[in-house]
Amino acid sequence: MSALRVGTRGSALALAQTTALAARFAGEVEIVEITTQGDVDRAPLAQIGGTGVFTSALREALLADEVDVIVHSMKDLPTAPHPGIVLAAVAKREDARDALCARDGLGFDDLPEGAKVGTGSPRRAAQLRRVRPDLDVVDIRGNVETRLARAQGPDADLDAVVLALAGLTRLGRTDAVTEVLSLGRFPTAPAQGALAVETRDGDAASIRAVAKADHAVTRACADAERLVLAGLEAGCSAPIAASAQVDDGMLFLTATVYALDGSKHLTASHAYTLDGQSGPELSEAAMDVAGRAVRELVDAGAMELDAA
Ligand SMILES: NCc1[nH]cc(CCC(=O)O)c1CC(=O)O
Repeated sequence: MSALRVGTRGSALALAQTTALAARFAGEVEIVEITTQGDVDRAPLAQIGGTGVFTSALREALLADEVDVIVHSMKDLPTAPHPGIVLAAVAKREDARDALCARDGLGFDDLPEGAKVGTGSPRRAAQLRRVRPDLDVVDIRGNVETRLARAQGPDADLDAVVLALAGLTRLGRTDAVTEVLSLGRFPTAPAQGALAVETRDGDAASIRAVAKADHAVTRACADAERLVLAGLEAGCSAPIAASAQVDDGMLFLTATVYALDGSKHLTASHAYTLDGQSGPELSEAAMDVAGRAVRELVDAGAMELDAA
């Protein structure tokens, strides 16, 4: 049988995580790099049009039969299902938290008044402003090394940057982390830290080849988090955090919506008691907690949070 063609973005992070994950697929694999608009265009993400900038080119290559499987950071995956494509596996998530990478070993509370902190994420910007209105939040783009260099090294022009710990771990760059940020103050983006594997619908051989990499609990947690995003997306451009865990026989979900300037936020937390950990029950639990969280947030005015 010929090798399974695994499509990935060409960034150092994408290559590192795809190569590590593909080692767990059955049989021989061949890594195929695909350039996406998100990699080429340096404009702010909000301007290029957010959803899909990192994923569309991969999906096109998959549907054109140039590759058999594509691997994404699940955080970058649009919530709407794509015709002809199935989510064949969600790999086990390690630590989903954000990490502060500051100059001179500084922790978050050590940052001086007015410190410049870089992030490209509206959620992280709102969280930073909420906790420390004095900070100067700077919009940054670029790959992980480019962003780290803004805060550390000879050309640094910022005091700190915030990045996903998962990405730094996969690149072997946890040495740059000066504080792992708590989920309490800095809840993470839906599906942060999870990797998604997509195949063509009906391509049984490829679906089978990647099945071993699937982790049912991670899939359910990431699904619950993404259902919050999908449920609030209509008419709501506010930054959203959603973080789910399975612990002690329960699936817990906490979701927070922020005003962009961090001046206001709404939080909903819900839990579902599991009998076991079967796929269908986990999936039911994910839909249940997400549905309740979305209803609570909408009732509390999440859709109007940005207007004032
Ligand atoms: N939007 C970029 C992106 N997509 C996924 C990750 C990190 C790795 C992950 O969450 O799996 C990052 C970089 C970052 O947020 O620091």
